[in-house]
Amino acid sequence: MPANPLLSLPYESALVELGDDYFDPVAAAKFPRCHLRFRNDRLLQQLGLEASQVTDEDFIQAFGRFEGCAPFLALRYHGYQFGEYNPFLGDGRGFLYGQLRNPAGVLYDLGTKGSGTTPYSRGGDGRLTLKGGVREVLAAEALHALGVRTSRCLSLVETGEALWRGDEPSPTRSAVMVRWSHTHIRFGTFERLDYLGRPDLMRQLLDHAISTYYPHLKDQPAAERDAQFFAELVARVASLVAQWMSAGFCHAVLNTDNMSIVGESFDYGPYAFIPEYDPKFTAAYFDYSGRYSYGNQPAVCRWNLQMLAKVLSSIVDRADLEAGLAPFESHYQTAYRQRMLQKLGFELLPLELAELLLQQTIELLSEVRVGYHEFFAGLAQQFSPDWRSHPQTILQATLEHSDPAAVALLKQWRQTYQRGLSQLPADAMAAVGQRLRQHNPSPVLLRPLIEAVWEPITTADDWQPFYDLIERIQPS
Ligand SMILES: Nc1ncnc2c1ncn2[C@@H]1O[C@H](COP(=O)(O)OP(=O)(O)OP(=O)(O)O)[C@@H](O)[C@H]1O
Ligand SMILES: [Mg+2]
Repeated sequence: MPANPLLSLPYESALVELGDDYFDPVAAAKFPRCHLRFRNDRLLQQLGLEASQVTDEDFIQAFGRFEGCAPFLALRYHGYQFGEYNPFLGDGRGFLYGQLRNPAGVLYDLGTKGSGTTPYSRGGDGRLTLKGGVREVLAAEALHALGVRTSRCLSLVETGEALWRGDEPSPTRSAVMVRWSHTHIRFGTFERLDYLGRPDLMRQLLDHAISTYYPHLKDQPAAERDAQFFAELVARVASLVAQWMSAGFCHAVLNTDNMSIVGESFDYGPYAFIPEYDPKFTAAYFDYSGRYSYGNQPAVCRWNLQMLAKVLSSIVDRADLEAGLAPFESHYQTAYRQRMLQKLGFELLPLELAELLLQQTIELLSEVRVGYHEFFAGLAQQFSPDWRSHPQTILQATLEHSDPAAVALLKQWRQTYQRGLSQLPADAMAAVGQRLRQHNPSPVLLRPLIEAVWEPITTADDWQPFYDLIERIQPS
Protein backbone atom coordinates (compact mmCIF):
# COMPACT_ATOMS: atom_id res chain seq x y z
CA MET A 1 0.00 0.00 0.00
CA PRO A 2 1.46 3.44 -0.88
CA ALA A 3 2.44 5.60 2.10
CA ASN A 4 -0.15 8.05 3.38
CA PRO A 5 0.97 11.45 2.02
CA LEU A 6 -0.67 13.21 4.98
CA LEU A 7 1.59 11.30 7.33
CA SER A 8 4.75 11.76 5.30
CA LEU A 9 4.59 15.55 5.30
CA PRO A 10 7.65 17.27 6.80
CA TYR A 11 6.09 18.03 10.18
CA GLU A 12 8.11 20.41 12.33
CA SER A 13 7.96 20.92 16.03
CA ALA A 14 8.64 24.64 16.32
CA LEU A 15 6.69 24.80 19.57
CA VAL A 16 8.25 21.70 21.15
CA GLU A 17 11.62 23.37 20.94
CA LEU A 18 10.43 25.96 23.48
CA GLY A 19 10.38 23.32 26.20
CA ASP A 20 7.48 21.66 27.95
CA ASP A 21 6.04 24.60 29.89
CA TYR A 22 3.57 25.48 27.18
CA PHE A 23 1.69 22.25 26.55
CA ASP A 24 0.86 18.71 27.67
CA PRO A 25 1.38 15.68 25.45
CA VAL A 26 -1.98 13.96 24.94
CA ALA A 27 -3.45 11.07 22.97
CA ALA A 28 -6.46 11.19 20.65
CA ALA A 29 -9.71 9.46 21.56
CA LYS A 30 -10.55 6.15 19.89
CA PHE A 31 -13.77 6.64 17.99
CA PRO A 32 -16.24 3.85 17.25
CA ARG A 33 -16.60 4.88 13.61
CA CYS A 34 -14.91 7.24 11.19
CA HIS A 35 -16.71 8.65 8.20
CA LEU A 36 -15.07 11.40 6.17
CA ARG A 37 -17.63 14.15 5.67
CA PHE A 38 -15.47 16.95 4.33
CA ARG A 39 -11.99 17.20 2.88
CA ASN A 40 -10.66 20.58 1.86
CA ASP A 41 -8.86 19.79 -1.36
CA ARG A 42 -8.15 23.47 -1.97
CA LEU A 43 -6.03 23.53 1.16
CA LEU A 44 -4.01 20.48 0.16
CA GLN A 45 -2.14 22.67 -2.31
CA GLN A 46 -0.96 24.77 0.61
CA LEU A 47 0.59 21.61 2.00
CA GLY A 48 2.28 20.91 -1.32
CA LEU A 49 -0.12 18.03 -2.15
CA GLU A 50 -2.41 17.33 -5.07
CA ALA A 51 -5.94 16.21 -4.23
CA SER A 52 -5.55 13.15 -6.46
CA GLN A 53 -2.61 11.94 -4.36
CA VAL A 54 -4.65 11.73 -1.16
CA THR A 55 -7.42 9.16 -0.66
CA ASP A 56 -10.36 9.47 1.72
CA GLU A 57 -8.84 6.60 3.67
CA ASP A 58 -5.64 8.65 4.04
CA PHE A 59 -7.70 11.42 5.62
CA ILE A 60 -9.42 8.99 7.96
CA GLN A 61 -6.19 7.33 9.02
CA ALA A 62 -4.46 10.65 9.75
CA PHE A 63 -7.33 12.85 10.94
CA GLY A 64 -9.92 10.38 12.27
CA ARG A 65 -7.97 7.48 13.74
CA PHE A 66 -4.92 9.69 14.35
CA GLU A 67 -2.44 6.99 13.44
CA GLY A 68 1.07 8.06 12.73
CA CYS A 69 2.02 11.41 14.20
CA ALA A 70 2.34 11.53 17.96
CA PRO A 71 2.61 12.93 20.55
CA PHE A 72 -0.03 15.58 20.19
CA LEU A 73 0.15 18.75 22.25
CA ALA A 74 -2.72 20.21 24.26
CA LEU A 75 -1.72 23.86 24.51
CA ARG A 76 -1.99 25.64 27.84
CA TYR A 77 -3.75 28.97 27.97
CA HIS A 78 -6.02 31.15 30.08
CA GLY A 79 -8.38 33.88 29.00
CA TYR A 80 -10.95 36.55 29.76
CA GLN A 81 -14.33 35.01 29.05
CA PHE A 82 -17.14 37.56 28.90
CA GLY A 83 -14.87 39.91 30.84
CA GLU A 84 -14.02 37.45 33.67
CA TYR A 85 -10.55 35.96 33.98
CA ASN A 86 -10.56 32.16 33.70
CA PRO A 87 -7.33 30.39 34.72
CA PHE A 88 -8.76 26.91 34.01
CA LEU A 89 -8.68 26.90 30.21
CA GLY A 90 -6.37 25.23 27.71
CA ASP A 91 -7.08 22.88 24.81
CA GLY A 92 -9.90 20.90 26.41
CA ARG A 93 -11.13 19.18 23.26
CA GLY A 94 -8.29 19.68 20.84
CA PHE A 95 -4.55 19.58 20.37
CA LEU A 96 -1.81 20.77 18.08
CA TYR A 97 -1.53 17.91 15.60
CA GLY A 98 1.59 19.19 13.92
CA GLN A 99 3.23 22.16 12.28
CA LEU A 100 4.11 22.44 8.63
CA ARG A 101 5.87 24.83 6.32
CA ASN A 102 4.26 25.39 2.93
CA PRO A 103 6.41 25.51 -0.22
CA ALA A 104 6.76 29.29 0.31
CA GLY A 105 8.26 28.74 3.79
CA VAL A 106 5.25 29.89 5.83
CA LEU A 107 4.62 27.89 9.02
CA TYR A 108 1.09 26.55 9.60
CA ASP A 109 -0.49 24.73 12.49
CA LEU A 110 -2.81 21.79 12.14
CA GLY A 111 -5.00 21.71 15.24
CA THR A 112 -7.93 19.50 16.15
CA LYS A 113 -11.34 20.12 17.64
CA GLY A 114 -13.32 17.26 19.15
CA SER A 115 -10.39 14.84 19.43
CA GLY A 116 -10.97 13.77 23.03
CA THR A 117 -10.37 14.84 26.59
CA THR A 118 -7.18 16.47 27.87
CA PRO A 119 -6.05 17.80 31.26
CA TYR A 120 -8.08 20.95 30.36
CA SER A 121 -11.45 19.36 29.66
CA ARG A 122 -12.89 20.44 33.04
CA GLY A 123 -15.49 17.67 33.08
CA GLY A 124 -16.42 18.21 29.42
CA ASP A 125 -16.50 15.29 26.99
CA GLY A 126 -13.71 16.60 24.73
CA ARG A 127 -16.02 16.22 21.74
CA LEU A 128 -17.40 18.38 18.92
CA THR A 129 -20.90 17.97 17.58
CA LEU A 130 -21.26 17.20 13.89
CA LYS A 131 -23.43 20.27 13.50
CA GLY A 132 -20.77 22.39 15.22
CA GLY A 133 -18.22 20.99 12.77
CA VAL A 134 -20.45 21.64 9.76
CA ARG A 135 -21.04 25.21 10.94
CA GLU A 136 -17.31 25.83 11.44
CA VAL A 137 -16.41 24.45 7.98
CA LEU A 138 -19.01 26.73 6.39
CA ALA A 139 -18.03 29.85 8.36
CA ALA A 140 -14.37 29.51 7.51
CA GLU A 141 -15.00 28.95 3.79
CA ALA A 142 -17.51 31.80 3.61
CA LEU A 143 -15.22 34.23 5.42
CA HIS A 144 -12.29 33.19 3.27
CA ALA A 145 -14.36 33.89 0.15
CA LEU A 146 -15.14 37.34 1.58
CA GLY A 147 -11.45 38.11 1.98
CA VAL A 148 -11.39 37.77 5.77
CA ARG A 149 -8.10 36.55 7.25
CA THR A 150 -9.30 33.26 8.71
CA SER A 151 -8.36 29.75 9.73
CA ARG A 152 -9.85 26.99 7.51
CA CYS A 153 -10.96 23.43 8.10
CA LEU A 154 -8.86 20.78 6.45
CA SER A 155 -11.13 17.87 7.33
CA LEU A 156 -14.28 16.86 9.15
CA VAL A 157 -14.72 13.23 10.16
CA GLU A 158 -17.94 11.96 11.72
CA THR A 159 -17.06 9.74 14.67
CA GLY A 160 -20.19 7.74 15.52
CA GLU A 161 -20.84 8.85 19.08
CA ALA A 162 -23.98 10.26 20.66
CA LEU A 163 -23.44 13.59 22.40
CA TRP A 164 -25.64 15.57 24.77
CA ARG A 165 -25.77 19.31 24.38
CA GLY A 166 -28.04 21.97 25.78
CA ASP A 167 -28.10 23.93 22.53
CA GLU A 168 -28.84 21.09 20.07
CA PRO A 169 -31.58 18.47 20.00
CA SER A 170 -29.83 15.59 21.77
CA PRO A 171 -28.52 12.97 21.44
CA THR A 172 -26.64 14.59 18.58
CA ARG A 173 -23.94 13.27 16.25
CA SER A 174 -20.20 13.70 16.90
CA ALA A 175 -17.26 14.71 14.73
CA VAL A 176 -13.62 15.60 14.81
CA MET A 177 -12.24 18.48 12.80
CA VAL A 178 -8.73 19.37 11.73
CA ARG A 179 -8.14 23.06 11.43
CA TRP A 180 -5.44 24.81 9.45
CA SER A 181 -4.28 28.13 10.83
CA HIS A 182 -1.26 30.35 10.98
CA THR A 183 -0.87 29.81 14.71
CA HIS A 184 -2.76 28.74 17.76
CA ILE A 185 -0.85 30.97 20.10
CA ARG A 186 -3.61 33.04 21.64
CA PHE A 187 -3.63 36.20 23.72
CA GLY A 188 -4.54 33.81 26.55
CA THR A 189 -1.27 31.90 26.07
CA PHE A 190 0.54 35.05 27.27
CA GLU A 191 -2.05 35.80 29.95
CA ARG A 192 -1.40 32.43 31.58
CA LEU A 193 2.35 33.10 31.81
CA ASP A 194 1.71 36.42 33.51
CA TYR A 195 -0.73 34.79 35.92
CA LEU A 196 1.94 32.23 36.82
CA GLY A 197 4.51 35.01 37.32
CA ARG A 198 6.83 33.70 34.58
CA PRO A 199 8.21 36.66 32.59
CA ASP A 200 11.07 34.37 31.49
CA LEU A 201 8.62 32.07 29.68
CA MET A 202 6.76 35.04 28.30
CA ARG A 203 10.02 36.46 26.92
CA GLN A 204 10.81 33.17 25.25
CA LEU A 205 7.31 32.89 23.76
CA LEU A 206 7.38 36.46 22.50
CA ASP A 207 10.78 35.92 20.84
CA HIS A 208 9.39 32.78 19.24
CA ALA A 209 6.23 34.53 18.07
CA ILE A 210 8.17 37.41 16.54
CA SER A 211 10.81 35.31 14.81
CA THR A 212 8.20 32.88 13.47
CA TYR A 213 5.27 35.11 12.60
CA TYR A 214 6.82 38.57 12.30
CA PRO A 215 10.19 37.57 10.80
CA HIS A 216 10.67 40.99 9.17
CA LEU A 217 11.09 42.42 12.71
CA LYS A 218 13.54 39.81 13.90
CA ASP A 219 16.73 41.77 13.35
CA GLN A 220 15.55 45.02 14.92
CA PRO A 221 17.05 46.15 18.26
CA ALA A 222 15.13 44.34 21.02
CA ALA A 223 13.08 47.25 22.38
CA GLU A 224 11.97 48.46 18.95
CA ARG A 225 11.21 44.94 17.84
CA ASP A 226 8.83 44.28 20.73
CA ALA A 227 7.13 47.65 20.28
CA GLN A 228 6.72 47.09 16.55
CA PHE A 229 5.34 43.60 17.09
CA PHE A 230 2.58 44.98 19.28
CA ALA A 231 1.89 47.94 16.97
CA GLU A 232 1.61 45.53 14.05
CA LEU A 233 -0.65 43.16 15.93
CA VAL A 234 -2.91 46.11 16.80
CA ALA A 235 -3.10 47.04 13.10
CA ARG A 236 -3.84 43.44 12.12
CA VAL A 237 -6.60 43.04 14.69
CA ALA A 238 -8.12 46.38 13.68
CA SER A 239 -8.18 45.30 10.05
CA LEU A 240 -9.62 41.89 10.98
CA VAL A 241 -12.49 43.54 12.85
CA ALA A 242 -13.07 45.80 9.85
CA GLN A 243 -13.26 42.67 7.70
CA TRP A 244 -15.90 41.12 9.99
CA MET A 245 -17.90 44.32 10.24
CA SER A 246 -18.05 44.96 6.52
CA ALA A 247 -18.85 41.28 5.90
CA GLY A 248 -21.73 41.64 8.38
CA PHE A 249 -20.25 38.91 10.56
CA CYS A 250 -20.76 38.56 14.30
CA HIS A 251 -18.15 36.22 15.81
CA ALA A 252 -20.06 35.96 19.08
CA VAL A 253 -17.34 34.67 21.45
CA LEU A 254 -14.50 37.17 21.41
CA ASN A 255 -12.84 35.94 24.59
CA THR A 256 -9.08 36.50 24.78
CA ASP A 257 -8.52 32.75 24.36
CA ASN A 258 -10.16 33.10 20.95
CA MET A 259 -7.81 35.88 19.79
CA SER A 260 -4.82 34.80 17.73
CA ILE A 261 -1.49 36.61 18.08
CA VAL A 262 -1.28 36.92 14.30
CA GLY A 263 -4.67 38.62 14.00
CA GLU A 264 -6.40 35.68 12.32
CA SER A 265 -10.03 34.81 12.89
CA PHE A 266 -10.90 31.35 14.27
CA ASP A 267 -13.25 29.37 16.54
CA TYR A 268 -16.63 29.57 14.86
CA GLY A 269 -19.16 28.53 17.48
CA PRO A 270 -22.45 30.43 17.77
CA TYR A 271 -21.49 33.01 15.11
CA ALA A 272 -23.97 34.56 12.71
CA PHE A 273 -24.04 36.78 9.67
CA ILE A 274 -26.35 39.68 10.49
CA PRO A 275 -29.72 39.61 8.74
CA GLU A 276 -30.22 43.39 9.03
CA TYR A 277 -27.84 46.16 9.97
CA ASP A 278 -28.22 46.26 13.73
CA PRO A 279 -25.28 47.06 16.02
CA LYS A 280 -27.13 45.40 18.94
CA PHE A 281 -27.46 42.06 17.15
CA THR A 282 -26.06 39.22 19.29
CA ALA A 283 -25.39 35.74 17.96
CA ALA A 284 -24.89 33.70 21.15
CA TYR A 285 -28.04 33.00 23.18
CA PHE A 286 -25.94 33.14 26.38
CA ASP A 287 -24.57 36.63 25.64
CA TYR A 288 -27.11 38.24 27.96
CA SER A 289 -25.35 41.61 28.23
CA GLY A 290 -24.66 41.93 24.50
CA ARG A 291 -20.94 42.15 25.21
CA TYR A 292 -20.12 40.48 21.88
CA SER A 293 -22.84 42.10 19.83
CA TYR A 294 -22.08 42.91 16.19
CA GLY A 295 -21.55 46.61 16.91
CA ASN A 296 -19.37 46.01 19.98
CA GLN A 297 -16.76 44.00 18.12
CA PRO A 298 -14.30 46.87 17.53
CA ALA A 299 -14.50 47.94 21.20
CA VAL A 300 -14.09 44.44 22.65
CA CYS A 301 -11.17 43.65 20.37
CA ARG A 302 -9.51 46.86 21.51
CA TRP A 303 -10.19 45.83 25.11
CA ASN A 304 -8.66 42.42 24.41
CA LEU A 305 -5.55 44.10 23.03
CA GLN A 306 -5.45 46.27 26.15
CA MET A 307 -5.52 43.12 28.32
CA LEU A 308 -2.67 41.69 26.27
CA ALA A 309 -0.69 44.94 26.67
CA LYS A 310 -1.21 44.69 30.43
CA VAL A 311 0.48 41.29 30.66
CA LEU A 312 3.17 42.12 28.12
CA SER A 313 4.13 45.15 30.20
CA SER A 314 6.20 42.88 32.46
CA ILE A 315 8.65 42.45 29.56
CA VAL A 316 7.89 45.31 27.14
CA ASP A 317 8.05 49.05 27.83
CA ARG A 318 4.60 50.22 28.92
CA ALA A 319 4.79 53.51 26.99
CA ASP A 320 5.59 51.56 23.81
CA LEU A 321 2.54 49.37 24.35
CA GLU A 322 0.30 52.36 24.92
CA ALA A 323 1.68 54.04 21.81
CA GLY A 324 1.04 50.82 19.88
CA LEU A 325 -2.58 50.62 20.98
CA ALA A 326 -3.42 54.30 20.46
CA PRO A 327 -3.99 54.13 16.68
CA PHE A 328 -6.42 51.16 16.93
CA GLU A 329 -9.49 53.29 16.24
CA SER A 330 -7.99 55.11 13.27
CA HIS A 331 -6.64 51.84 11.80
CA TYR A 332 -10.09 50.36 12.20
CA GLN A 333 -11.89 53.33 10.61
CA THR A 334 -9.52 53.41 7.66
CA ALA A 335 -9.83 49.68 7.04
CA TYR A 336 -13.61 49.66 7.51
CA ARG A 337 -14.09 52.62 5.18
CA GLN A 338 -11.96 50.93 2.53
CA ARG A 339 -13.88 47.64 2.73
CA MET A 340 -17.25 49.38 2.66
CA LEU A 341 -16.21 51.51 -0.31
CA GLN A 342 -15.37 48.30 -2.14
CA LYS A 343 -18.75 46.81 -1.26
CA LEU A 344 -20.23 49.96 -2.78
CA GLY A 345 -18.18 49.46 -5.95
CA PHE A 346 -15.42 52.02 -5.36
CA GLU A 347 -11.70 51.69 -4.81
CA LEU A 348 -10.94 55.30 -3.97
CA LEU A 349 -13.02 58.42 -3.40
CA PRO A 350 -12.05 61.81 -1.98
CA LEU A 351 -12.00 61.34 1.79
CA GLU A 352 -14.86 63.71 2.55
CA LEU A 353 -17.13 62.11 -0.04
CA ALA A 354 -16.15 58.60 1.09
CA GLU A 355 -17.06 59.47 4.70
CA LEU A 356 -20.36 61.05 3.67
CA LEU A 357 -21.32 58.07 1.51
CA LEU A 358 -20.46 55.65 4.28
CA GLN A 359 -22.39 57.60 6.90
CA GLN A 360 -25.45 57.84 4.63
CA THR A 361 -25.22 54.16 3.71
CA ILE A 362 -25.27 53.16 7.39
CA GLU A 363 -28.12 55.58 8.06
CA LEU A 364 -30.11 54.13 5.19
CA LEU A 365 -29.43 50.54 6.25
CA SER A 366 -30.53 51.38 9.80
CA GLU A 367 -33.81 52.95 8.66
CA VAL A 368 -35.07 50.98 5.69
CA ARG A 369 -36.46 47.49 5.91
CA VAL A 370 -33.91 45.81 3.72
CA GLY A 371 -31.47 43.08 4.71
CA TYR A 372 -27.82 44.11 5.05
CA HIS A 373 -26.69 41.60 2.43
CA GLU A 374 -29.79 42.05 0.33
CA PHE A 375 -28.93 45.74 -0.03
CA PHE A 376 -25.44 45.06 -1.38
CA ALA A 377 -26.62 42.12 -3.50
CA GLY A 378 -29.25 44.45 -5.00
CA LEU A 379 -26.58 47.00 -5.77
CA ALA A 380 -24.44 44.35 -7.50
CA GLN A 381 -27.33 42.83 -9.47
CA GLN A 382 -29.05 46.04 -10.50
CA PHE A 383 -25.96 48.12 -11.23
CA SER A 384 -26.12 49.95 -14.53
CA PRO A 385 -23.62 52.42 -16.06
CA ASP A 386 -26.68 54.66 -16.58
CA TRP A 387 -26.77 55.31 -12.84
CA ARG A 388 -23.93 57.77 -13.41
CA SER A 389 -26.24 60.11 -15.33
CA HIS A 390 -29.68 59.05 -13.97
CA PRO A 391 -29.47 58.89 -10.16
CA GLN A 392 -33.24 58.49 -9.79
CA THR A 393 -32.91 54.97 -11.25
CA ILE A 394 -30.37 53.79 -8.63
CA LEU A 395 -31.61 50.77 -6.66
CA GLN A 396 -35.17 51.25 -7.85
CA ALA A 397 -36.06 47.59 -7.48
CA THR A 398 -34.78 47.16 -3.93
CA LEU A 399 -36.47 50.07 -2.25
CA GLU A 400 -39.64 50.65 -4.26
CA HIS A 401 -42.04 49.91 -1.42
CA SER A 402 -40.32 51.77 1.39
CA ASP A 403 -42.13 54.29 3.61
CA PRO A 404 -41.79 58.07 2.92
CA ALA A 405 -39.04 58.65 5.51
CA ALA A 406 -36.97 55.87 3.97
CA VAL A 407 -37.61 57.18 0.48
CA ALA A 408 -36.31 60.61 1.58
CA LEU A 409 -33.13 58.98 2.91
CA LEU A 410 -32.82 56.98 -0.27
CA LYS A 411 -33.06 60.09 -2.42
CA GLN A 412 -30.29 61.74 -0.42
CA TRP A 413 -28.17 58.57 -0.60
CA ARG A 414 -28.69 58.25 -4.35
CA GLN A 415 -27.35 61.75 -4.89
CA THR A 416 -24.25 61.00 -2.88
CA TYR A 417 -23.77 57.64 -4.62
CA GLN A 418 -24.12 59.33 -7.98
CA ARG A 419 -21.57 61.96 -6.92
CA GLY A 420 -19.23 59.05 -6.26
CA LEU A 421 -19.85 57.57 -9.69
CA SER A 422 -19.38 60.91 -11.37
CA GLN A 423 -15.88 61.19 -9.84
CA LEU A 424 -14.95 58.35 -12.16
CA PRO A 425 -14.67 58.50 -15.95
CA ALA A 426 -17.58 56.98 -17.88
CA ASP A 427 -15.42 54.07 -19.01
CA ALA A 428 -14.76 53.08 -15.37
CA MET A 429 -18.37 51.93 -14.86
CA ALA A 430 -17.63 48.34 -15.92
CA ALA A 431 -15.00 48.19 -13.17
CA VAL A 432 -17.58 49.43 -10.63
CA GLY A 433 -19.94 46.61 -11.63
CA GLN A 434 -17.10 44.13 -11.41
CA ARG A 435 -16.09 45.35 -7.91
CA LEU A 436 -19.69 45.19 -6.74
CA ARG A 437 -19.93 41.55 -7.78
CA GLN A 438 -16.49 40.69 -6.42
CA HIS A 439 -17.01 42.21 -2.98
CA ASN A 440 -20.62 41.08 -2.52
CA PRO A 441 -20.46 37.40 -3.35
CA SER A 442 -23.54 35.26 -2.98
CA PRO A 443 -24.90 33.26 -1.36
CA VAL A 444 -24.52 34.79 2.11
CA LEU A 445 -24.28 32.28 4.93
CA LEU A 446 -27.33 33.46 6.85
CA ARG A 447 -28.65 31.10 9.50
CA PRO A 448 -31.63 29.79 7.51
CA LEU A 449 -29.22 28.71 4.77
CA ILE A 450 -27.09 26.77 7.26
CA GLU A 451 -30.21 25.15 8.70
CA ALA A 452 -31.34 24.29 5.16
CA VAL A 453 -28.21 22.22 4.56
CA TRP A 454 -28.21 20.75 8.07
CA GLU A 455 -31.80 19.55 7.74
CA PRO A 456 -31.18 16.92 5.00
CA ILE A 457 -28.04 15.77 6.86
CA THR A 458 -29.90 15.18 10.09
CA THR A 459 -33.09 13.74 8.59
CA ALA A 460 -31.80 11.74 5.61
CA ASP A 461 -28.00 11.75 5.89
CA ASP A 462 -28.02 13.65 2.62
CA TRP A 463 -24.79 15.65 2.34
CA GLN A 464 -25.21 16.90 -1.22
CA PRO A 465 -26.77 20.29 -0.29
CA PHE A 466 -23.80 20.91 2.07
CA TYR A 467 -21.27 20.13 -0.69
CA ASP A 468 -23.24 22.22 -3.17
CA LEU A 469 -23.27 25.14 -0.77
CA ILE A 470 -19.50 25.00 -0.29
CA GLU A 471 -19.08 24.99 -4.05
CA ARG A 472 -21.36 28.02 -4.37
CA ILE A 473 -19.62 29.91 -1.57
CA GLN A 474 -16.16 29.22 -2.83
CA PRO A 475 -16.18 28.46 -6.53
CA SER A 476 -13.05 26.54 -7.52
N1 LIG B 1 -16.96 19.56 25.02
C1 LIG B 1 -15.88 20.05 25.61
N2 LIG B 1 -15.09 19.26 26.36
C2 LIG B 1 -14.01 19.74 26.96
N3 LIG B 1 -13.62 21.02 26.89
C3 LIG B 1 -14.36 21.87 26.16
C4 LIG B 1 -15.53 21.43 25.48
N4 LIG B 1 -16.06 22.50 24.84
C5 LIG B 1 -15.26 23.55 25.10
N5 LIG B 1 -14.23 23.18 25.89
C6 LIG B 1 -13.16 24.05 26.40
O1 LIG B 1 -13.73 25.26 26.85
C7 LIG B 1 -12.90 26.37 26.50
C8 LIG B 1 -13.65 27.37 25.68
O2 LIG B 1 -14.18 26.73 24.55
P1 LIG B 1 -14.27 27.39 23.14
O3 LIG B 1 -15.55 26.93 22.56
O4 LIG B 1 -13.92 28.82 23.11
O5 LIG B 1 -13.00 26.74 22.42
P2 LIG B 1 -13.04 25.54 21.49
O6 LIG B 1 -14.13 25.85 20.55
O7 LIG B 1 -13.14 24.25 22.19
O8 LIG B 1 -11.65 25.52 20.76
P3 LIG B 1 -11.01 26.59 19.77
O9 LIG B 1 -10.87 27.86 20.53
O10 LIG B 1 -9.69 25.98 19.41
O11 LIG B 1 -11.91 26.70 18.59
C9 LIG B 1 -11.69 25.78 25.80
O12 LIG B 1 -10.71 25.59 26.78
C10 LIG B 1 -12.21 24.48 25.30
O13 LIG B 1 -11.19 23.52 25.10
MG1 LIG C 1 -12.10 28.70 21.76
